[in-house]
Amino acid sequence: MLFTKLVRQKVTPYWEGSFQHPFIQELESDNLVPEIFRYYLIQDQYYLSHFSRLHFLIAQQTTDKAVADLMVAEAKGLASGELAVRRDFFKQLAITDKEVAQTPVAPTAYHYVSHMYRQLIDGTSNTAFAAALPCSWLYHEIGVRLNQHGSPDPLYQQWIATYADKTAAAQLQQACRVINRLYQKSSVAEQQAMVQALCISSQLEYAFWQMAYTFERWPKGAANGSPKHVRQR
Ligand SMILES: Cc1ncc(CN)c(N)n1
Repeated sequence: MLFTKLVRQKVTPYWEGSFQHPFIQELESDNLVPEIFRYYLIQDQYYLSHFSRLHFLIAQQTTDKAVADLMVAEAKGLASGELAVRRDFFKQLAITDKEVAQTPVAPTAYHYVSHMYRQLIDGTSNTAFAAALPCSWLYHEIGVRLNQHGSPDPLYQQWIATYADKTAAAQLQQACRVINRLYQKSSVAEQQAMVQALCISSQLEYAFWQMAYTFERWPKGAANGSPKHVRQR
């Protein structure tokens, strides 16, 4: 079975969770509290800057020219596309460099970025590629779904349109073609690691909405007196 067909089935619960998450639902209905969107954008700035760097690192590590070319093209596309749109959002929402620098990276953003870098050490350039794929793929599916109705808020609609874009679709198709070829010629162990890397990223994509929605912060330990340690099942 094609890698993309196999993993698309496996990630369905997490992606459905993303489609149904209040962050996404409220972004579409224009009920998303601006502070939540701001927090998302600030955390996502951290994510995207590392995501861009990861592409260059994969390009350095791979021995496959098509992968290297794709990674460099995607990193350049990110700079001229999504990151440029984000600069505009920051301006519109008056998010300053100082505010970004003073906002601690939330645990989930840190976890997600660390997971992707980890692939380059513990895994291979193929597993790193697999870990990176939900980024463009899930967001494109979200963009296409939400673009059917659109959001009444021009800012949210601009966010949606970025991912529903035809260029994003073409680049995604190319990435899927390349990764399917890599998967076919990988060992069984590497194939399993590729599937696992993509599934973990999909769970972290889902967790990313919740991170923003709850203004997730690091635990404070005993900083405010005795911490409560409650066992959860
Ligand atoms: C966490 C996350 N995942 C994906 C994307 C879409 N490039 C994003 N901006 N942020």
